[in-house]
Amino acid sequence: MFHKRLLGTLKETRGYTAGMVVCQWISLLANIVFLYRTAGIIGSMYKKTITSEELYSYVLLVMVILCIRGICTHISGQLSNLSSLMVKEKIRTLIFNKMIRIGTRYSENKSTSEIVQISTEGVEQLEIYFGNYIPQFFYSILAPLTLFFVVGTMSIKVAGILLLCVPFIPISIVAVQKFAKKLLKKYWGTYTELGDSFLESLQGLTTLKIYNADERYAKKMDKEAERFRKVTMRVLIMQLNSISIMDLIAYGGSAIGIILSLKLFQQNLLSIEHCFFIIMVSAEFFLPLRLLGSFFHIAMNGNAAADRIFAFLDEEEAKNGRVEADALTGKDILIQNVDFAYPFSKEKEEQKREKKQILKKVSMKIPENNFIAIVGESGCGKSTVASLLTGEYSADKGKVTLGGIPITELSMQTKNKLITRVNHINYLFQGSVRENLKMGNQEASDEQMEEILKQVQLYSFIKKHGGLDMLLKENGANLSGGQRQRLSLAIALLHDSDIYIFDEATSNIDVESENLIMEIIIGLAKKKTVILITHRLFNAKSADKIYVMEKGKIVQTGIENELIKEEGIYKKLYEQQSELEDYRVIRKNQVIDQNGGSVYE
Ligand SMILES: Nc1ncnc2c1ncn2[C@@H]1O[C@H](COP(=O)(O)OP(=O)(O)OP(=O)(O)O)[C@@H](O)[C@H]1O
Repeated sequence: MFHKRLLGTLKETRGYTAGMVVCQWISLLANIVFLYRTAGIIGSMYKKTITSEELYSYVLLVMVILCIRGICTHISGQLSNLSSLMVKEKIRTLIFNKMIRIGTRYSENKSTSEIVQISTEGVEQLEIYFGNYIPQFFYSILAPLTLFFVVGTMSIKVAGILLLCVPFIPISIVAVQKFAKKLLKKYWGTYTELGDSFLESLQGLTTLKIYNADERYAKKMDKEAERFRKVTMRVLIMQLNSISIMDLIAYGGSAIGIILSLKLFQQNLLSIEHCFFIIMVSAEFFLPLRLLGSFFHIAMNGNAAADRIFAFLDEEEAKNGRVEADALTGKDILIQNVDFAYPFSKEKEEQKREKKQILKKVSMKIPENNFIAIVGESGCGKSTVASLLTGEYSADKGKVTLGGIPITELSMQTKNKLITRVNHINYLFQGSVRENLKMGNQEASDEQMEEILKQVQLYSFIKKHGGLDMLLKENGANLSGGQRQRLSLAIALLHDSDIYIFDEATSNIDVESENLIMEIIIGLAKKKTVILITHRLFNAKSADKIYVMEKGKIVQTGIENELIKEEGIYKKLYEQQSELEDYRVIRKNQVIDQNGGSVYE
């Protein structure tokens, strides 16, 4: 009935829960007094002994009770809000921090839409769990017991029978629990599947249109939506049936109580006041548990959501230590005999699939302020080396150290400060150019930002469109591919770290932007450690050392002049790419001639 781990994680809500239960209980006591007095008044009216003082004091009592109940409801509502707020804040913070720690690895086992769903609707489900279900659970134990003692003073027989009927409601709840759990797991699974398809189709709409595949995808989504509709209907039917059973027990039980008290009254074993009181109060025995039953279905949904949230929180993340930058002895990077395989997702592990070895006995020495290039054919493991250097993944065997300290022992802040990785897709945020540039350095002045924009030859374009206040659309959609990449480079340059990893940073952009970015990278390599990962050998030619990779191994090492002389993969790739390079040089010269000196401005 409870999600132990969830309750343990949110211990702080206990005070609020206790407060809500106390408020509900005071409210119940007030109600008992009210019903007791009402029964007294009815009794007096029946006996025709009622006086105006009795009536006045009754009216006064009703007003006081209404006030007490009003105050209790208000406080309980406030506590419920506070508890929900705390739950939402804590769980969303946990998810957010996990996202930060897990970094780009978040998509390994979870889709983007699933993470969005668990952190939005998933967390909303927990709001009801803590704000209503948990307090109601305790209240529904307390209320029948309280009523048992009160009614017991009038007729122990009626009180006992009413109390005996009460457990049938939780029994019916437990009976559906197993089935509900299974069904809700399926419900959430179908829901996230539908969310995934929707998000994917939305993101890939242009591609779907180009290949006329939109109709096929629409049909696929239709099928998924239908599956979701069916499972939702099953959930609703299950909830409705379970609520009907609880209603039957609740109203049947109170009917038994009423009939019994009427019989006792007939036999003169119960006074008229007590008989009326029991008639009015008998439903109260069951109503709290009946309400708990309704909350239970929401709580089961919360349980299923909590399972998903915790599964995400348990995902393996990059190892981060506590060592700070001042403990480093220099900034040399050493990769020694590293073996690495990507971890499989839990489901896949259950299928006992073998891990695929990606890096085999990889060793590199990257001295401080050197320009190193890693080249090789697609899929040979270049980016994987970059992921080990940033500490995103850790080696299965061997060592990766920076300044003598294993990368995994450095704190996340130190790694982020010392190493900047620029990929071919760096995200630009909706907002001004200034806000985006400030990601690189919060303290950067407008002059510094403009200077960097000049370096990446974006200044005149951005100036024409509002300067640093120019607004960017989501992921810089109002910039060209080359402009986006040059702006990403500007952000990276502002970060001013000691080590730069450019991972195919010039892929999929125009030749002119590529040449400019390469010029900047080569300039940067004079004062920083630069690791250039590229499939284009031309860009690596001025590197101090080139590592050539093939199928996860380093197969050649040296500078360009040495490598083109060796028989090997480098020479083969070099010959394949030379023809293309000649064409690029001609094209670049043509553009510069047209623009009178500059490629862009
Ligand atoms: N997150 C991941 N999970 C599982 N396998 C992965 C993951 N990332 C990459 N791989 C696999 O690891 C191998 C090496 O990938 P990697 O990205 O390091 O190659 P690369 O040399 O950088 O390729 P490219 O030049 O095309 O970017 C590939 O076979 C790829 O399928």
